[in-house]
Amino acid sequence: SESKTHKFWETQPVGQFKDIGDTSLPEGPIELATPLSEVKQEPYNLPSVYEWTTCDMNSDDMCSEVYNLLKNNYVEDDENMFRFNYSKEFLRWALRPPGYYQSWHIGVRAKTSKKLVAFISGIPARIRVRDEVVKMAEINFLCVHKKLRSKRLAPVMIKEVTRRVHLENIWQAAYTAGVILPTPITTCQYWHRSLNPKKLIDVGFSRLGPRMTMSRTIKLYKLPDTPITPGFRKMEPRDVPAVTRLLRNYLSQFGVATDFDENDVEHWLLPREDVVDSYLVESPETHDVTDFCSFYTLPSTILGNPNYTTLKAAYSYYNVATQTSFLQLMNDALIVSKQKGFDVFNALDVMHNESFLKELKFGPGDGQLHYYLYNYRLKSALKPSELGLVLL
Ligand SMILES: CCCCCCCCCCCCCC(=O)CSCCNC(=O)CCNC(=O)[C@H](O)C(C)(C)COP(=O)(O)OP(=O)(O)OC[C@H]1O[C@@H](n2cnc3c(N)ncnc32)[C@H](O)[C@@H]1OP(=O)(O)O
Ligand SMILES: CN(C)Cc1n[nH]c2ccc(-c3ccc(F)cc3OCCn3ccnc3)cc12
Repeated sequence: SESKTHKFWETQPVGQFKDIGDTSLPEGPIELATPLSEVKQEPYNLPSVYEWTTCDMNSDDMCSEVYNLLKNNYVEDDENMFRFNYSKEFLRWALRPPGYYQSWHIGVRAKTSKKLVAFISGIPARIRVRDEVVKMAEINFLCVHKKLRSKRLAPVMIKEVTRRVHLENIWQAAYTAGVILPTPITTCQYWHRSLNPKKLIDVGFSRLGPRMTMSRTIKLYKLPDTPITPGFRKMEPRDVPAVTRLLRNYLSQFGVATDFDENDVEHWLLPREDVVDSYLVESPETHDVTDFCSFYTLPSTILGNPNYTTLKAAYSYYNVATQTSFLQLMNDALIVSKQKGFDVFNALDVMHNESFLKELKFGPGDGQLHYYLYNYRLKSALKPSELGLVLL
């Protein structure tokens, strides 16, 4: 895509492919903030048959509309075998963190049918880039109905969310995508650990290895019934201060990372059934919280399989090991996710994840996830192991 022209992205304050390697360009904001009076006050023009709508995710009907649009039109894997099926509860969690703006939950309706045909969202986040903590918008859930693709709707939606973020005096954003755009700050690989190998093979997610039988494969991925680390337990509200300390200390080593405070940890990391699970190790001797692991629930619809409809996937979120070996901590995460009925445990090679992937029998996925910053230049790209940011 470096050779591809990017008619929209070439107009945007993002790292351009032509600038890669130009170390004379300073690190930091690409465009200066403008006075709020100079931000476009009215929404961008849509084609005449469409209208903007703001999605109130507190409304069950509205949340259902967003859920169904994404369920039928959101991200598929490269072989179009699976499509993400974020649940309604997950979307409410993902879109309403502390300080969220409902105006950043942007839909597009067809004027006649009133059907929701597109969506894009932003949430506020404090992201540290090297030594600077920057107020940003995290942009996610960009989706245009399959029937309205390749009509240049996405650039209008991106400009509109940008305009609404500017109105709140925020000038940077972070986002990820499976596609290459100008210009990734890092490119991550994703890995999968089979928990229910028989189902994964039956649906075509995995293939039986060479010289492997099904029973040999099931045995290969077998896990104990219960976690093995003494003091391993679910996180509770009383743990928020200790987990915040543990997490802030761990994330301080990465070039780009979320700047979590206790309010953020309470929202993003306290367990929510079928949305996010988090566990910690409380030392039986000292009662200190020494380790932490978490994963979120993101099923995928299985497309075109007569026997199965849903792939139950857990995604590694934030994990910190200070006393327990990282391998043992993550193996306990696999054990509890298997016990909860997940078919597969997914992880990116970000932070220190690479150290457990091969050892814990993860296999490489068939695609990549690219990370981007909007209106913020990095002098040089990061390695995935220098990234402390997981977007949902
Ligand atoms: C200061 C605040 C700033 C806030 C804003 C920050 C920026 C936020 C940016 C958004 C971050 C979202 C993050 C996120 O949600 C996580 S990535 C998941 C995105 N969603 C999906 O993949 C769902 C299925 N696909 C679709 O719904 C459509 O294909 C979409 C809507 C993706 C594109 O609709 P379409 O009908 O297929 O295409 P046109 O309308 O004709 O438009 C073509 C133009 O769109 C560019 N494009 C394609 N995919 C993109 C993607 N994933 N990000 C950014 N740009 C993307 C493409 O390069 C081309 O531009 P170019 O000609 O320059 O190359
Ligand atoms: C991050 N967030 C923005 C959603 C998102 N958008 N685009 C993506 C491309 C890959 C991954 C991803 C991230 C981690 C992972 F372990 C597996 C993944 O995709 C597997 C392929 N797949 C796609 C749909 N169903 C299965 C997420 C995303």
